[in-house]
Amino acid sequence: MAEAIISGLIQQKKMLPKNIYVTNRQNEARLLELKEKYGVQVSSSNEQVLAEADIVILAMKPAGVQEAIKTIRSYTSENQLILSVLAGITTDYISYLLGHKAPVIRVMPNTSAAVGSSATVISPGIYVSDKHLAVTESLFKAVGTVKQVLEKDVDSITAIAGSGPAYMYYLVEGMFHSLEELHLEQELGRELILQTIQGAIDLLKSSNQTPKELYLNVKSPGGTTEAGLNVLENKRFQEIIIECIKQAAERSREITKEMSTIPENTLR
Ligand SMILES: NC(=O)C1=CN([C@@H]2O[C@H](COP(=O)(O)OP(=O)(O)OC[C@H]3O[C@@H](n4cnc5c(N)ncnc54)[C@H](OP(=O)(O)O)[C@@H]3O)[C@@H](O)[C@H]2O)C=CC1
Ligand SMILES: O=C(O)[C@@H]1CCC=N1
Repeated sequence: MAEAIISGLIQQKKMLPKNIYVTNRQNEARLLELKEKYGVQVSSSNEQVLAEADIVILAMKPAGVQEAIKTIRSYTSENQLILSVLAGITTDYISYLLGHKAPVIRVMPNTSAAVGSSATVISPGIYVSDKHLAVTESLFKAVGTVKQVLEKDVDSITAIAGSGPAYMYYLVEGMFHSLEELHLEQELGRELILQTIQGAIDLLKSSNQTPKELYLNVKSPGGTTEAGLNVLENKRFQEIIIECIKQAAERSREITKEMSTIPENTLR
């Protein structure tokens, strides 16, 4: 996810590569790859990087947040803006781990940030000012759309927008597999599938019609679309999609319980 953000910010000329510092714990080859590809600064010293940073983006796995913040908290201060893209990890928990009053904003982008097309939401923690929100919005606007939401909704939004690209790719993979079954030339088929999806999205965005009206426009009685849609209905495709999104949202809430619970009687 960090690479998608870096790539988008640089491509959209929002930040100069020399002003982006990237760290990790152990994978030096990965850091060199990012340096080579984007011209960003890399370092395995959190201390060195954090001392200079105005904005810190946390992008490790949720399970690594405790360890990560333990190692960086003494190099961070209330003058820095902390952005977290971690699924299920609350701003309160990050503030608790930091142990000081740095402003923390929960951000849920998606990997389409790499091409400037993320659907990002941001949600402020308790020490956040309008200025911090404006800075964060401007940063992520460079890599797609940005909406401010209540933190209670971020788990559900993660299921739709954070994980969403994966469901789309899964569907496309299925369509690609059909090419073999239909003995169609791969390159032609892939191009047609992508343009078909692009066209459907363009129409969804520009038309006042509902998705149902749009698919009914395609379907002719006794025709090909009806034959295809019958399979989706018989296999309860829409119920499966709803269940998929519900499970993803539930997992985000579980992550909060498993990894982001503040001990009782903790003073802010
Ligand atoms: N992938 C996605 O589509 C999205 C992901 N997210 C969130 O983004 C986060 C990252 O996901 P993803 O990019 O898929 O995961 P990856 O495992 O690909 O990336 C995590 C990175 O964090 C580094 N890292 C781990 N611990 C530390 C640490 N203590 N200090 C510095 N770097 C560290 C890892 O390197 P090393 O092991 O060498 O330290 C690794 O490069 C997750 O919390 C996820 O919930 C949010 C939206 C979408
Ligand atoms: O799968 C995950 O947990 C992360 C969060 C949203 C997208 N990827």
